[in-house]
Amino acid sequence: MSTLPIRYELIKTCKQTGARLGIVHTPHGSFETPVFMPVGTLATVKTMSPEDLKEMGAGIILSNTYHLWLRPGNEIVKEAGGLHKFMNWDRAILTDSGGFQVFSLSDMRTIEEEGVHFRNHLNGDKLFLSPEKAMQIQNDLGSDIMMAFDECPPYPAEYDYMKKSVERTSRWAERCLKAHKRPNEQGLFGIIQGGEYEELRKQSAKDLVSLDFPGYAVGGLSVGEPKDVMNRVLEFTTPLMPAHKPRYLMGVGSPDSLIDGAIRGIDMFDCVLPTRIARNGTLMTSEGRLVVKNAKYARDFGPLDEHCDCYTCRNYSRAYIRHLIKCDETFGLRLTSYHNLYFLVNLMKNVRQAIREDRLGDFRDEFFEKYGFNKP
Ligand SMILES: CNc1nc2c(CC[C@H]3O[C@@H](OC)[C@H](OC)[C@@H]3O)c3nc(N)[nH]c(=O)c3cc2[nH]1
Ligand SMILES: [Zn+2]
Repeated sequence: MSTLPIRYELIKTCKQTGARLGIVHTPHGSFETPVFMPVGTLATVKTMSPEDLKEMGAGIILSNTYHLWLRPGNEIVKEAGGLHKFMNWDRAILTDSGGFQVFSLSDMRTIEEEGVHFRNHLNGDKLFLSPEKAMQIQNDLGSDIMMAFDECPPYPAEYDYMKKSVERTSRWAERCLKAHKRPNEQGLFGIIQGGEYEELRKQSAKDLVSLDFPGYAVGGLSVGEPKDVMNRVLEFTTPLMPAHKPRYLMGVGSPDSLIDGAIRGIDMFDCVLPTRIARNGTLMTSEGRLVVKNAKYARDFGPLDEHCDCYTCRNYSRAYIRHLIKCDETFGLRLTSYHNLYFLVNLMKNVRQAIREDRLGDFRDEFFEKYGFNKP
């Protein structure tokens, strides 16, 4: 059952790499792909206002079912008129289903066919999350793109465990579709699992594609596996995903992974990395990572990155930002978060331009060389 609200439009394919330039249309506007989606787990992209996010060109942000279920509670967000109203964001929102948090946040959990029993990571209360519950919460949040409730298995995982997990995640996906209350207003993406096992990725993709979701995600990656494992899994998984629907790689990531993921056919990416490292003063720049607290920047009155035209780089110096971060000044967090988010949003703008010019492979080599990924 394919739902109306999400439509993928393929604009062109890069002749040099096979990467694709597209547009995803949602009830809250459209955005070009490949795209980096800022993560706003608790209904805010930390220290950023909606105006900041629009100014940097973000067309879609993420929020999270598990976190918002616990605080402030999906009922309160529903009473506010949904997440868009609650956080004053009128562009697209994607909510993750909570599956990942259950495995990453709580060590006390049991997975059953019905769902997952675990403890609230804030107060230890017993909780239960199921496909139906995850769909109810996302329905209350009113996100444009919902994610099916899945198990994101640890890396590495035994083949037999992974096979059972994939089969249960497929049964959960079917239950999500059945529990989908407003398929004409909210899209629902299926999440392909299977770890590093090609046979299991094929089985997961076959199960989910037969359910005709409006979009698909590659789950179970960016969980500690080496980069070459991620790239190998993408090489045999993305071709299994329908070419006329969006492809979302969950939890990724670093600049090199975004470029390598786009080359392997991924359209959408999300990661907490840029805002998380910004808060301790680690910046992504065109010459690689920069740790602004380093003493050598105490009298450096130039911008974080002279090739960056973001608000932070146009108005403030490394010395000033170093001072703010060392003094734990909140304004310092805003300046570093803004720059890191802008860096990735802008990187994907350059990736889309390279696809238009059929030169994403050349772009990758130039970027890797400057950023220092090729260096030993
Ligand atoms: C980082 N690596 C990684 N993230 C992942 C996430 C999102 C984490 C979600 O949690 C919040 O970030 C902490 C974000 O929520 C807004 C994100 O979407 C995943 N979500 C699901 N449902 N299934 C997966 O297989 C999965 C794999 C991941 N690998
Ligand atoms: Zn900047």
